[in-house]
Amino acid sequence: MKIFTSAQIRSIENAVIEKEGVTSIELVERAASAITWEIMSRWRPSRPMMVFAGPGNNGADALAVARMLADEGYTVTVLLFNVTDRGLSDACRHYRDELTNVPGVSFTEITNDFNPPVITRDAIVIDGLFGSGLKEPLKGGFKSLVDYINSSNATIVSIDMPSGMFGEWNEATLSRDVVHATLTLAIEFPRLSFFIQDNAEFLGEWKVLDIKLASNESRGEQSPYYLLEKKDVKRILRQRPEFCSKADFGSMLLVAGCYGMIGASQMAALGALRSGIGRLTVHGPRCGFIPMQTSVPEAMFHADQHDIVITDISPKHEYDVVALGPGIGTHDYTVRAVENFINMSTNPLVIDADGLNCIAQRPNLLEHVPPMSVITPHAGEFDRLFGPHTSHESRLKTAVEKSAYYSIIILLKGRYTSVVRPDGKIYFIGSGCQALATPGSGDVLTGIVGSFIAQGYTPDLAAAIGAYIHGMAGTLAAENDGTFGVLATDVARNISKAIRDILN
Ligand SMILES: NC(=O)C1=CN([C@@H]2O[C@H](COP(=O)(O)OP(=O)(O)OC[C@H]3O[C@@H](n4cnc5c(N)ncnc54)[C@H](O)[C@@H]3O)[C@@H](O)[C@H]2O)[C@@H](O)CC1
Ligand SMILES: Nc1ncnc2c1ncn2[C@@H]1O[C@H](COP(=O)(O)OP(=O)(O)O)[C@@H](O)[C@H]1O
Ligand SMILES: [K+]
Repeated sequence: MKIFTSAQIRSIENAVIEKEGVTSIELVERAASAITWEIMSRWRPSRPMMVFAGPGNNGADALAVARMLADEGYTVTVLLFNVTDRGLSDACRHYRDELTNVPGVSFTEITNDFNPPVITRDAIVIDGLFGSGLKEPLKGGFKSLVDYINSSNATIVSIDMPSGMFGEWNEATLSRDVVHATLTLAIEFPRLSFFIQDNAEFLGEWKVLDIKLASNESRGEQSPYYLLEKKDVKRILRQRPEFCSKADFGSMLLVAGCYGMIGASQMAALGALRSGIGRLTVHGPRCGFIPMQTSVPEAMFHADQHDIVITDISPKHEYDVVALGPGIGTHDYTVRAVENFINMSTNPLVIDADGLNCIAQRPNLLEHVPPMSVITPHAGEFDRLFGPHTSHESRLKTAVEKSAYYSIIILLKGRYTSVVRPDGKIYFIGSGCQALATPGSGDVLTGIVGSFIAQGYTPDLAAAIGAYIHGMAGTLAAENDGTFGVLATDVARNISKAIRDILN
């Protein structure tokens, strides 16, 4: 699913109005019925509804919802804030006029000062102050109003977006100047900001409501941001032909492990094998020989000359891909081995974990990472490589810049993993869940991404579908074991099931 900017959404909306002859009132009506339906499915008419409406079409949505809820027997208190110089939008004025005499609605239009009403604990606050038309961070009276709403203990439902939040970048916004919603009901499209972890506290749970606005208009519109869904992965994944052999599914060298972290080699090896690699060789220190050969007998093991750390990475054969980093530590010998190896590499690599920490000790080394390599940092590894960041948003912006500069793919891990390409395209992946916050789950991902590159997928798609399948495997594992007890090996065990589910 493409993720559009607020400006693009506005132009899609205008195109629908012009080309299809749909009026803006009709659009508000559609949005409001979807929102009302969602509210009614969650809360009974005994819950008092308190509607805060702004001067634009977000306010119009809120006023229309107020009328619909009153029609369904809810008790509704409405406050319309008509305090800006520009007055009300046409749709907002239309719904205001319609609301003034509806039974069950207590309506107040505020044009000047007002005394804030008591918001009881059992109230459902409907936040229709501002949506995608917000021009600058809230200040003055609106800022105080938002603070007041946030300080209530009520349930807050934000229409389209929490008021005060922007659809894209929010670094300038202080969290206290944004409504902290319990539930955000986005109209037709999710926004870029929904996938950035800093905004999770504003959004609460979020859901996109389909109002059949845009299928034709949005199809041709380009966007650099994309939410990867199951149907996309299904389209990208190739079925295995009946007449096939392991030679058709590529070979991978996994450089992983050191004394005390051989588990990382195991997790990454399982990730590669469970996602269909044809041949897997693991290079690690000699101490890894027995554990790897007994716990992952499907993988070959190539021993370094050193007992406990990797000192030399000189592949003896041609491999379709080399994945480097899980559990290798940052011993001087290993840093040097990584440096020598990267300097002589020409094909795309997958670099994770300590592989990245070794590079962080030789920052110039990034210049020599082969183009279209995939690096897979979590936030800590990212900051070690590219300097400290104070927000996820700034990390994402740096990822876009560095991906272009070094011509590499940056897979930045998190609740929503983002796969950033050098041309600025970002795939967001949200298939995972909190069960994945467990040691070794990142190593499993390294194995998966390497395996898909070896199988012939381009590195950007290998990273994107790899992250999707990894997340889904974690979610499937959580269906059995809950979110606390999933092990990285459970994630690996569910990879094949995830792939089967996607293909069926
Ligand atoms: N996207 C769509 O296709 C649809 C959108 N609809 C709704 O329309 C909304 C967008 O409507 P609008 O474009 O009218 O925008 P908004 O309702 O978000 O706000 C616009 C108004 O707020 C004022 N304003 C902006 N920033 C301000 C600030 N910092 N302080 C004080 N006032 C400020 C503007 O001058 C304008 O009067 C969406 O969020 C959604 O709720 C729906 O009604 C129907 C379909
Ligand atoms: N709350 C969460 N929701 C979804 N995915 C998560 C969550 N926490 C972690 N993950 C995923 O789990 C993996 C953890 O990787 P990483 O931090 O490298 O772990 P490790 O170093 O232990 O292997 C990443 O793919 C990340 O996206
Ligand atoms: K809102």
